[in-house]
Formats: sequence, structure tokens, C-alpha cells
Amino acid sequence: MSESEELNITVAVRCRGRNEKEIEARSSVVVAIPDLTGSNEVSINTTGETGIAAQINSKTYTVDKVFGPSADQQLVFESIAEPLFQDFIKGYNCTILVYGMTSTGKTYTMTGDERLYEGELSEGAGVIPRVLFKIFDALDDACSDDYMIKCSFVELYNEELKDLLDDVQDASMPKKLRIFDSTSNHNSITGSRSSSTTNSPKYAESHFSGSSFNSRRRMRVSSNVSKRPKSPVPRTSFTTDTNSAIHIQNLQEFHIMNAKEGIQLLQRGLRQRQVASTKMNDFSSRSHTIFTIMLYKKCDDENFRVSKMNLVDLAGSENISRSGAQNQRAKEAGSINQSLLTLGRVINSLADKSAHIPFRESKLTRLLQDSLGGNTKTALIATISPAKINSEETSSTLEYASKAKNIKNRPQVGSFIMKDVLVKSITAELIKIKSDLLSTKAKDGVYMSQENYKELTNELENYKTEVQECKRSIEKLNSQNAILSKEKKLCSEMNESQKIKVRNLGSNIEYLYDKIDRQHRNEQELSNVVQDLMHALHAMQKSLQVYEDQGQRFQTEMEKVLYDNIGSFRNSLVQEIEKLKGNIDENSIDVDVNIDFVSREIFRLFESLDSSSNEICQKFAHELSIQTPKQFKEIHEQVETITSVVKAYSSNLMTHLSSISEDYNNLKDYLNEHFFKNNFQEALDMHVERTYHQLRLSANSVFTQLRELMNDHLENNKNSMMQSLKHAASEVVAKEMGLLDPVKQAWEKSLENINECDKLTNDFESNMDTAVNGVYSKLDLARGWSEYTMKDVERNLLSLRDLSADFRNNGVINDNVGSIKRKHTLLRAQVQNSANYMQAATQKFGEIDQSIQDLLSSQAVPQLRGEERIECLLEQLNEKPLKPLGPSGKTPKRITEHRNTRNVDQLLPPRKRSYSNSPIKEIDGNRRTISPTKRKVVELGDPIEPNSEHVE
Ligand SMILES: Nc1ncnc2c1ncn2[C@@H]1O[C@H](COP(=O)(O)OP(=O)(O)OP(=O)(O)O)[C@@H](O)[C@H]1O
Repeated sequence: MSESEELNITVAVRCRGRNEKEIEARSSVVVAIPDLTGSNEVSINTTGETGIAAQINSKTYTVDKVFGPSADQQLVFESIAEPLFQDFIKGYNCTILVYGMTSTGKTYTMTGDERLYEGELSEGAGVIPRVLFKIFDALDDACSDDYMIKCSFVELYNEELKDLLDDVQDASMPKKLRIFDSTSNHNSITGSRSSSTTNSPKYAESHFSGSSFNSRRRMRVSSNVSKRPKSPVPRTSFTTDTNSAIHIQNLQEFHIMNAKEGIQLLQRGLRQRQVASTKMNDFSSRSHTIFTIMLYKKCDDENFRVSKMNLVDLAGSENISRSGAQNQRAKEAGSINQSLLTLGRVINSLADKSAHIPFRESKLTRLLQDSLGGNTKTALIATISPAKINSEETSSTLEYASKAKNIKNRPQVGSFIMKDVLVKSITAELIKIKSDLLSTKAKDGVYMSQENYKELTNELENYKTEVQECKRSIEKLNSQNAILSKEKKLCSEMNESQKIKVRNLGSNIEYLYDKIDRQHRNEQELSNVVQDLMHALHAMQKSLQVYEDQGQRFQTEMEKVLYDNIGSFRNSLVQEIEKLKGNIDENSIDVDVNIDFVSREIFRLFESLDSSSNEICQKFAHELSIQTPKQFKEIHEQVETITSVVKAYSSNLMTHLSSISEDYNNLKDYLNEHFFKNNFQEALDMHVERTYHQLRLSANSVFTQLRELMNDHLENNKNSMMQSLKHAASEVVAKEMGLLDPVKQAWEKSLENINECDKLTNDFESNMDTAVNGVYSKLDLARGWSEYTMKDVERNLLSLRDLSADFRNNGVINDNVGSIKRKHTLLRAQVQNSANYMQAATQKFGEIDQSIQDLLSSQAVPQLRGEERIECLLEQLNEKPLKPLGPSGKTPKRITEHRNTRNVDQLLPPRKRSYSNSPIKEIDGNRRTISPTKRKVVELGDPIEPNSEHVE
């Protein structure tokens, strides 16, 4: 192979077996890898089909080598890494990249198990440890002493470079790694002996700074090199070449003397990465790492060939959304993808042979610039998963790999460095170390060169400043800590007091809940009492209605009796008297005719008789016609008076009843609408609001004041709460009483009204008694007058009897007298009729009296019922006293005076009277108790015994 020959980069695919996760997910294998060593085809079926269909629809990629799950580390190394390694030994710059999604085996392939077992690698060791071992084996086998090997380990994370071997660097001031491209200004010293220096002092520093103070630095250089200790320190780049020179400023490179030292460096770098990984969580799959081995190998007497081997473990190429990256992760994934995308574009551009290759668009591509499309020999191992769940990424990786397959490099043997230059650089390091050593030996204590001393003094000053700053920070932190602990203490105290307060509040709330429950029970009881009262009121209203009906009926009855019966009776009486008068006149005329007929005979004898009879009859008629209307007029007046009294009574009764009904309606409305509702709720709400407000105020003051104020505050709080409760309770009671007062007054007024009704009833009764007695006395008078008249008539009849004896023997007279006698008999019968009629009249009056008595009696029945109801109500009231209604907890008292001071029984309408001392009269064979008035009526109503002496 000539140095300018184009060569495609080697691309291999390594597919691992399904891991546990994929097996658990029962994700089928979609990647088909021929089970042949050295196969270069890999197929993937993303359609989900199986069998022949799967084979037909699979996509096949051709690469240089394909490794299946059975391929071990040794095979991969031998197949891919070892050819490159041979070129590396020859002086070529080589790069091996591993690319693929996470957990597909990139790190496994590149590093694997790096541990040494009794100084030997395990089978799981990856490319890097194997290269490290291989290089020393190869060089030792060649019996070459003139070589030097250095290593560096860098990580690229979020487009930031980190030296993984710099484990002593100050975390606060990390050395910034920068990519330095020396293409433009480097001086090629290839084949030149010129000792030209670079313009950039840092350029040399980048290669030496890491090793100049490193105690572990080792060099395996030929003895020739060490024989030139006095050469000046060269500030020259020794990694220059004709094409490019990508260097990382400040990146430390460590000389290694054997594979074990290389492995140790690798492990150190991996530890650094591990620390970052634990901090950053899955850091490994987020970052790119490059382990570089540099070989300085003598190619002739004057020159050393320099070759580099970059072993690159790229970040996972998984899709961002699938990796679940968010925020920081998304940023990481973004930058990773930025690098990988740029890498992809670079690969595409290189594959397409574009004029512009976007190397500078990401640090990764800048670092890999030499390896891709440059003069480096490059191999790419694409690691894939066989599982269906990763088929998308696998396809993408395979696409990537097959593209990369088209990249052509123009590998060239690496640059070389003149032996002198190399020796000078090493000598400079040695001089510096020696000078430090001499300074140390010359004096006691710590000695060093002036330059180192200055550096150290500066560092010391820096440290002092830092210490001062740290002290200040510590003081500040301490004071903050003191404040915080004080605050914490205060907070915990406050917390405690708050807890106590919460407990107290809890018990207060419990108490209030109890109280509210009791209030509820009271309310319930009250509502029950009110219910009972309502029932009682209803009953009373009914009773009053009955009263009213009875009064009405009574009035009607009275009017009927007084107007109809008595009027009709009076009319019939007047008619009877008129008739009697007529009969008497008519009979008198008849008697006169007869007397005239016999007068011729006994004119003289009968003249006196005639005149006296005439006189008597006229007098009787006259008296009758005068006395009867007068009596009836008086009776009529009495009845009129009674009627007016009854009317007044009924109107009064109606007034009082309506007022009572209004009062009870008001009471009912109040009890229904307002009793213990609004004001109670209002007062309670107000109280709760006030208590809450007060508690909030007190809570604020608790927060602003210290603990010692708490007890006072709690005491005040308690007192004020108690006062507030008392105030609220008294307010409720006062309000309730204030609202109850008018009702109470109405209640008392109602009782007064009842008393008034009672009084009126009594007055009415007494008036009625008086009026009826008046009627009876008038009737007595009439009876006396009748008796007197009757006696007068009897007296005249006796005188007539004497006269009649004289005429007994006179035939004509006898005939005429007989005729007169018959006519007198007729007259007597008529008088008898009149007397009977009078008797009937007195009976009528008796009936009237009876009617009145009956009415009064019938009036007493509902009264008794009403009384029973009122007694029942009073009993209910006595059973359930309305305690909360008044401050004394007693129900309002009823009036207890007689008439004005009556007891409860006396408040009621009078009971039906019993006349225990009244005489007992046998009427129609039944024994009855009768009132004195009744007795009179009965006596008056007795049938008039016919005179035992008949007028013959
Ligand atoms: N070919 C293989 N044979 C045996 N085990 C393997 C193989 N490839 C990968 N593994 C195992 O799979 C796991 C994941 O591999 P590894 O860490 O190398 O993946 P990775 O691609 O580097 O992941 P990341 O990108 O997250 O760093 C490891 O436990 C490793 O041992």
C-alpha cells in the first residue's frame, strides 16, 4: 500500500445477543446475521413478518465484517483492531470508533473487562487493554528500546472537553481544554533538522505540561537521548505532520513503561468517568471518550516516528424521545446528537466527496478530523441490538455504518520528530526536576527553584486568599447557621405552642360543638313544645269557634224565642182577650135581652143585679184591657233589654275573640317564623366571626411576639373567649326575651280578654237573671191581679146566689134564669178558657224559661270542653316549662285575681250551676232538681185548680 493510496475505512457490525430487558419484553430478533465467520452482510426486518416473508422484506447491509453474538472479544480484536494496530506500530495514525445506540456494547467492545488477573487480561477485555498489552509485546518482541509511549484520556460531554486523567485538578478552577488546530501556523519539521520554535508557547505546553510535574512519568528512550542533558528546552511541537495537527491544549499525556501502567491510566480515567456517571446518571452513554496512545518510535538514528492510536467510544446514538431525555437530558441529547449529526454529515460529505466537509461544526468531528477522510487508518465498529424494540435505532446505525463504509482515507505514515528535539524536550523536563531536587538537597526544609518558588508563592497567596475567603464564608455560614438554628429553635418552640394552641382550640371547638348540640336539643324540645302549643292553640281556637257558634246560636234562639214565640203568644193572647170581650159583650147583649124579657116581671129586683153585673163585667173588661197590654209592654221592654244585653255581649265577645285570635295568630307567626331562628343564627354567626377574628389577631400576635407572651395571650384569649361566649349567650337570651315580650304581653292580653269575656258572661248571666226575675215578678203581678179579679167575681156571684134564691121558685124567672145560667155557664166556660189560656201562657213562659235554661246549659258544654282543653294546655305547659324563654325560666303567669284576681279555674267560663238546695218537685212522675226561678215557673205553670164551688 503506497502512502497516498485511498482506502475505505473499515466498517464492522457487532450484534450482541438479546439482553434481559429485551427477553423480558419478549421482543423478537429482527436482525439476521449469517453464522459464518467473516460474513459481511447483516439483514434487518422491520415489518414484523416471519419466515420467508421476513427474509424477502428484510433490508441487507454490507459492511467489512459482521459479528454475531457468538463473536468474542478476541475475534473482534483480531479482525478489526489488530490490522490497525500493526499499521499503528508502523507509524500510521489509526482510529477505531465504536458507534451504536446505548447498551449495544460500545464500551464492552472498546474497553470490556479492563482488569488484570494475575497480570493477565481476561477474555472479556476490549480493544484498549488489548492494544496496551499488544503494543509492549510487539515492541519488546522487536527488541527495540528506542520508543516512548504516552497516553491521554479525554471525554467530550455537552460539547465540553474533560481530561479524565487529571484527577488532581482544582475543581473550582478546572483546566480548560481547548482544541488547537496547528495546521495554519505549525512548522513542519518533518525531515528537517531546523529547531524552529512554534509561535505558541502553549502548543508545547499542551504536550508537556501534564507530564512535566508528573512523578509517574516514564520514558523508555535510548541511552543516546539521555546523553544530551544540557540541550535547551525545546518549545517545539513534536506531533506535527504535513496535513493537520489537532491538539488539545492542557490535556495531560502520561508516559507509560508497560501495559500495566497503561491499564492503570485507563482505569483511572474510567473511574473519573464513573464518578461523573454516578453524579450525572448514565453519563457514560451521554458522552464521547477518546483514549489516545501515542508512540514515539525510532525510525533512524536521528528521527523518531510519531503515531497515534485513537480509541473512540461514542455516545449512544439513540433517539432523544425514546431515551426519555428531558431538560438537561434533552440538552445532552441535543449536543450528543449535534456531534453525532455532524459526524453523520461529515461521513456523508466524505462519502459523497463534497468540497466542504463540516468538521468544524462540532468538537467531535474536529477531534476526528484526522481520522475521517484524512491520513488516518480508521475502523468503525457499529454495535447493534438484535431485538425488535430497538429495530429503528438498529436500522439507523446500519445506515450510518454503510454510509461510513464509503469514506475513503488517504493513510500516511505519521510524522516524525527529530531525536534531538525529542531529547531536548525530555531533557528540559529532567533539568527542571533536577533543579528542584538540587534546591531541595542544598538547604534544610523545602527547597526549590526560584521559578518554582515564585509559582508556589503565588499559589500560596492564592491559597491564602482562598482560605481568607473560605474563612469569611465559614463565618458567614456560621452566623447564618446560628441564625438558622435560632430560627429553628424559635420555630420548634412556636410549633410546640401552636400545637398546644391547636389542642386548646380543638377542645374549645369540642366544647362549642357540645354547646351547639345542646342548643340543638333545646331547639328540638322548644319546637316540640311549640308544636304542642300549636296543637293547644288549635284546640283553643276550635273551642272559641264553638263558643262563637254557641253565642250565635244562643242569640238566634233567644231572638226566635223572644220575637217569635213571645210575640205570637202575645198576639194570640190579645186576640183571645178581644174574643173574650166580644163574647162577653155578645153574651151580655143576650143576657140583656133575656133580662129585658123578664124585667117586665122582675125589673125592680133585677135592676140592681143587672147594674152590678154590668159594672163588674165592665170593670173586669176594663181592667183586663188596661192591665194586660201594660204587663206585656213591660215584658216586651224586659225582653228588649235582654236582647240588647245579649247583642252587646255578643259584640263584646266577638271583639275579644277576634283580638284573641289575632294575638294567637301573631304568636303563631312569631313562633313559626322568628322564634329562636334569625336572632339566634345571627348572634351565633356574629360570635363565631368575632371569635375567628379574635383568634386570627391573637395568632398574628403570637407570631410577632415571643413565647413568654403566649401564656398571657392564651389567658386573655381564654377570658375574652369566655366573655364573648357569655356576651353572646346573654345577647341571645336578651334578644329572645325582647322578642318574646310582645308575645308575652299579647298572651297576657289574651288572658285578660278571656277574663273579660268571662266577666261579661257573668254579667250577662246576672243581667239575664235580673231580667227573667223581672219578667217573673210581672207575671206574678198579673197572676195576683187575676186572682183579685176572680175573687171579686166570686164575691159578686155569692151575692147573686142570694138573690137567685128569691127567684128560684119563679118559673119564668127560673126559665130565664136557667137561660141566663146556661149563658153564664157559657161565660164561665169562656172565662175558664181564658184561665186555661193564661195557664198555657204561663206554661209558655215556663217553656221560654226552660229554653233559656237549656240554652245556658248547652252553652256550658263547649265551655267545659274549652276548659278541659285549657287545662290540658296548662298541664302541657307545666310539664314542659319553657326555660330559655325568660331569665327566670318560668312561663308567664296567668291573672290570679277573682274577676280581677281569679285562679285558673276562675279564668274559665262559669261551670254549669248545680242547685243542690233547690226543692225537688215531682213532674210527670219524675223527680227533678229545679232552680228557684224554675220553681216559680213551675208553680206559675201549675194548672189552675177549678173552683170547688160551682156557680149553680
Ligand atoms: N457482545 C456482547 N457480549 C456480551 N455482553 C455484551 C455484549 N455487548 C454488550 N454486552 C453487555 O451489555 C451491557 C451494555 O453494554 P455496554 O455498556 O458496553 O453498552 P454501551 O453501548 O456502551 O452503552 P452506553 O452507550 O449506555 O454506554 C454490558 O453489561 C455488556 O457487558
